[in-house]
Amino acid sequence: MTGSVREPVVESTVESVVESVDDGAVIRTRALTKRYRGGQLAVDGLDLTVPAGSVFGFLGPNGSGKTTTIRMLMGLIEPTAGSARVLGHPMPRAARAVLPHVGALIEGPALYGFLSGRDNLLRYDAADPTADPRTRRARVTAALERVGLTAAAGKKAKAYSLGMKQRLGLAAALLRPRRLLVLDEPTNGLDPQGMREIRSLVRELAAEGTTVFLSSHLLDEIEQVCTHAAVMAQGRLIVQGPVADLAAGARGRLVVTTPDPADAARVLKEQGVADVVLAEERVSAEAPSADRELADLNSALVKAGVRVRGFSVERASLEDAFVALTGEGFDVAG
Ligand SMILES: Nc1ncnc2c1ncn2[C@@H]1O[C@H](COP(=O)(O)OP(=O)(O)OP(=O)(O)O)[C@@H](O)[C@H]1O
Repeated sequence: MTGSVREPVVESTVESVVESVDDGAVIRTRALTKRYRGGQLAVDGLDLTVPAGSVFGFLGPNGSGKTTTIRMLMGLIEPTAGSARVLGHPMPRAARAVLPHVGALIEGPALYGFLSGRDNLLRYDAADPTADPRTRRARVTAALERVGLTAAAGKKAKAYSLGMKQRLGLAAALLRPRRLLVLDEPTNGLDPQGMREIRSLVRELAAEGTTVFLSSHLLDEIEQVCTHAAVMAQGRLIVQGPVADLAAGARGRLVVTTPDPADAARVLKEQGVADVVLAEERVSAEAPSADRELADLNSALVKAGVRVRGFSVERASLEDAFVALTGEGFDVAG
């Protein structure tokens, strides 16, 4: 969309270097630590690796240190200790060279309500000293199209829904081609339709080769859009890796549907099955690791006269993995 924009020399330097450094990691932190002035340890020794081309979910309950990490990655605040590299360059030292390649949407977009969506973007683009004014209109039109706001481009931003405002913020982040997009809770406060729109946009951008780093406190959101994830709790990294591996690390749940749930639960407990949960005609429990044990359980239920309507093992979700890792539920306030 911005093929005719002249790239400043400093940017091509970053581009040529990034391919060869950090083994394809777009973000890499080492023992990254932030202690706020009041003494609060917000991020504690974080080693994070975000592979190029991934949609990376940065997951954790409110207050777990996600925003603090993102602010350090973007060079907005200095770490207390440790280091962060973005596109192969140290932050915040190389912020001026790195940031033109990074689109960011942090803590909601700053918009002028009295201006139209299009005029907001024109203004935003004009604030970028490296953006060629001759191609400005074309750039803005392409960005509006990209996020599906062409029809609403002339409306004042204050009349936009929250989802439209969020998309306008994304359009601003996409005025230039980006190697990395950093989105802090991009679907926060959106209705299901708005969430779907943002998710499908993220998938499209990823398909075009942009690495997307997004924070969220919603496990199912991460499962739906992310290829990789890291889980934070109280400033510390609990786990990171491909989403499929994280979920596979947790055992699935055995689910028995039956008109005799109390008997089924009793038999499963007698057989030594852990974590038996009874809910109307559905009894679930921790799945045994061997198939043979499953067959024995089924047979024990039938022998005890339990009428079994369904007997299956449900695939572990990221939530199961999280519970297995932390021993607690993923309860978040707000
Ligand atoms: N400027 C600040 N000064 C002091 N403490 C802060 C500051 N900003 C954040 N904190 C504290 O640091 C911890 C981590 O906060 P942070 O905002 O990074 O978490 P988060 O995971 O992004 O949560 P949320 O989703 O609520 O933004 C919290 O305990 C928070 O109260």
